[in-house]
Amino acid sequence: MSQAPIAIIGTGIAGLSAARALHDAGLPLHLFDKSRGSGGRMASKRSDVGSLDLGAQYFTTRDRRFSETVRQWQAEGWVDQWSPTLFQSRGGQLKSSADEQLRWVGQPTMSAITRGLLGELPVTFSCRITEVFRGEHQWTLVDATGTSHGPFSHVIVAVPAPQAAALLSSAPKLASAAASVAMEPTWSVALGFAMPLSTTLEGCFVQDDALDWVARNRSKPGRDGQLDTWVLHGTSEWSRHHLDLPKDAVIELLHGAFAELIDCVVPAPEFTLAHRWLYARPSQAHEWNALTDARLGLYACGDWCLSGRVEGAWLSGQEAARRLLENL
Ligand SMILES: Cc1cc2nc3c(=O)[nH]c(=O)nc-3n(C[C@H](O)[C@H](O)[C@H](O)COP(=O)(O)OP(=O)(O)OC[C@H]3O[C@@H](n4cnc5c(N)ncnc54)[C@H](O)[C@@H]3O)c2cc1C
Ligand SMILES: NC(=O)C1=CC=CN([C@@H]2O[C@H](COP(=O)(O)OP(=O)(O)OC[C@H]3O[C@@H](n4cnc5c(N)ncnc54)[C@H](OP(=O)(O)O)[C@@H]3O)[C@@H](O)[C@H]2O)C1
Repeated sequence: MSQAPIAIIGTGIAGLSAARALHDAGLPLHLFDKSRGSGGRMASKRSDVGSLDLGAQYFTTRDRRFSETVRQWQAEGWVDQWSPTLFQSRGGQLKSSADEQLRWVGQPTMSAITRGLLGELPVTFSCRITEVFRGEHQWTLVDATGTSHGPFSHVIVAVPAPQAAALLSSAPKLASAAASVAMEPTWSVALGFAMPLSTTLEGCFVQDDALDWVARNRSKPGRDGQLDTWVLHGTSEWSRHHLDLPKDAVIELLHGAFAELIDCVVPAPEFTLAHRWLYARPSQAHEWNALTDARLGLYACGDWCLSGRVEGAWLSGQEAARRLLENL
């Protein structure tokens, strides 16, 4: 009888990091995602004005293994360095803030990374898993339409902590660890201008009431589009306070904050888009690496097990795969 595959729920960078490690070790697996494509919070959104990075803006590497992996991604042509002209804004004072930090982006879109990692791996998209339960020896998943999937030998849950908690109910310790993680929201807004704004600014770290970060999308390698498109992120606190505001109102408020921040004329945008990330980042970092119930064969990974950054999510996926292989 052939070996039952491993189920991986989530095709963000954590789930795909685990998937690649297990696939490379020769194990069969099957991925599931509720979205239509891979990437989760580091996916780019296709829009009328080209592809937009509404979630992760760039990533840095501190861990040696991740640095080496990113160099391989670079050789594959999936990523490139992004060296924006950086500013910072504190208390309304905008000033240049150049640094030496190496920053990476997927190219030509952020999604190139998870698309590359996914390759030909078996995946079911548009499939929200609502239940994960174990029979005598193997696992079954149930999706939102009531369809069952399985059997599976092991399950890796690679979704944001609040969504993971429900899927981990077979292992109450894991479920309660996931349930203890608070995640903060972020409102993300894109504004597209017909005439390029008259500024050298390409990225700005902001500390004010509303804005946290501003980036000029076309300054990233390989980005297309006719308009000069900007991505604005609200702070966690502002986003929490304005969680249920209609998108038009969010766009108006963040457009206003952007116009106040930047030292140039900001006309009415030709194009606007708002996206609410309900579970954008964990409110604090953890040092769990991954969560494990080796006896049951149930694992959880994601940025919330570590640093709340792309690097943390990738490392967490590697750790879930390592522990699973160790316990075979
Ligand atoms: C606005 C914003 C800006 C950010 N900026 C940066 C940055 O500049 N640099 C940086 O390093 N990090 C940044 N981050 C954080 C970074 O994006 C995340 O740390 C990382 O992408 C998390 O990856 P993950 O795989 O753990 O989770 P996710 O990317 O959230 O992947 C989880 C996947 O699971 C799927 N899923 C969820 N529930 C289910 C279910 N029930 N059934 C099936 N599928 C399910 C989702 O659709 C998703 O694809 C940012 C995040 C946001 C939101
Ligand atoms: N909005 C969200 O939901 C986010 C979720 C998760 C991460 N988010 C942002 O990701 C960025 C990635 O962090 P990291 O990989 O550590 O990148 P760094 O570029 O090193 O930035 C970290 C932090 O340091 C400050 N900073 C860095 N460079 C400069 C600079 N040249 N001038 C001024 N300040 C700099 C900055 O912090 P502030 O508190 O000072 O704004 C950076 O945030 C990171 O941007 C996360 O916020 C978003």
